[in-house]
Amino acid sequence: MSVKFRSAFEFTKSINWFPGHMAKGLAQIKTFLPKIDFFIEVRDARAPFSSINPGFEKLIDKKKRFIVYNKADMIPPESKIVLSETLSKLGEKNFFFTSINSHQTLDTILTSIREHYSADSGISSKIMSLVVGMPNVGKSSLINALRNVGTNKGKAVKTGDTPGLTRSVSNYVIISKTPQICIYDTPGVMAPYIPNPLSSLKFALTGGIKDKVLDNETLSDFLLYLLNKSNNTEYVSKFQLESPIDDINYLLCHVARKSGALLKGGIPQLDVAARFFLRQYYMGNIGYICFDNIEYSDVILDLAENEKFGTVSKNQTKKLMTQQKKQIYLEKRKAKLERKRLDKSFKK
Ligand SMILES: Nc1nc2c(ncn2[C@@H]2O[C@H](COP(=O)(O)OP(=O)(O)OP(=O)(O)O)[C@@H](O)[C@H]2O)c(=O)[nH]1
Repeated sequence: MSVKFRSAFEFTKSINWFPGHMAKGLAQIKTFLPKIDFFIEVRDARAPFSSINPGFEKLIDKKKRFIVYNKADMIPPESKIVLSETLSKLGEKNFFFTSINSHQTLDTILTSIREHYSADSGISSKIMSLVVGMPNVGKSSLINALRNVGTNKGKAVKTGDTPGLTRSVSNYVIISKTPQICIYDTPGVMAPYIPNPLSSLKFALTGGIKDKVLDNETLSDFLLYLLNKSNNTEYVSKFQLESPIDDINYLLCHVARKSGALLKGGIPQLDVAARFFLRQYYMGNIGYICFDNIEYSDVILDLAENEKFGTVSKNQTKKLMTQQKKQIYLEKRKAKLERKRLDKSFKK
């Protein structure tokens, strides 16, 4: 039986997450600018375009930048080739694919940085740099891995799979002795407002947005849509389905039954099943894909589409952030009232 998949994913609510520590972190980064020789901008190889914060352009300005597409172990090798060609066509230079578990990819960046500065005689003996990127793209992990490769030393900064773990700029970490290269870790900073809802959803799929901001069922539905679109149907055998499907409700009920995520009366726990489905994906058990389009012609179309969403002014951003805060407050209040109501009815 051939399945007809959706030709587009309907999603209109832009996911925006810009807690206070990001604004503070950004202000802190600005104070470091005078002493910085170069930036390492980290992006997620699975969402190479949706993990770009356009705000960094202004910040980095004319300073030297090395762009790193991290978590490259989580995209198929052929995607790396296609993406590489597309980036070159877009005129991007100085970009690297890294994986914190691949010594070779880390060594390539270190060599490139060392070569750049050995050719630059005007630089002081201590080369200072700063890592920037959206949340959870692997900035801290990359610093630890570079330090290990460059100096044979252990972990220096905290890492974890929760976005927003790094809350402020760290002390500098030495990642190379000759020449001496030092790097500051910084908090992951999102754009305060992402105009294109699908871009924000793609970034959310990387795990870069706190999971309270978006429900797991929507995220799973989007993942299922993207897997089918990429003809990656490894989930069919993994979850013992008969054929590929496009109905997330059906899939989650099936997963809930298979994994025993059932409430009394056999009611499937969809959120538990959704988390299980996402986890299987992150663990590499149902194959990897790129969430963004990476073929040059598609990227050009996406860039034009993004332009339609436009950009927002500073004032609009402020207004949106106030609205977000208000919404979070109202949701918290609603949850508190609901808890009180449940407590009361339980006591009765
Ligand atoms: N598979 C894979 N996982 C990675 C890689 N780099 C980082 N991670 C994982 O991604 C998660 C986030 O890593 P961090 O280094 O804490 O990310 P960050 O960008 O510093 O996060 P923020 O604190 O939000 O700014 C951790 O669970 C890491 O183990 C990589 O190259 N490959």
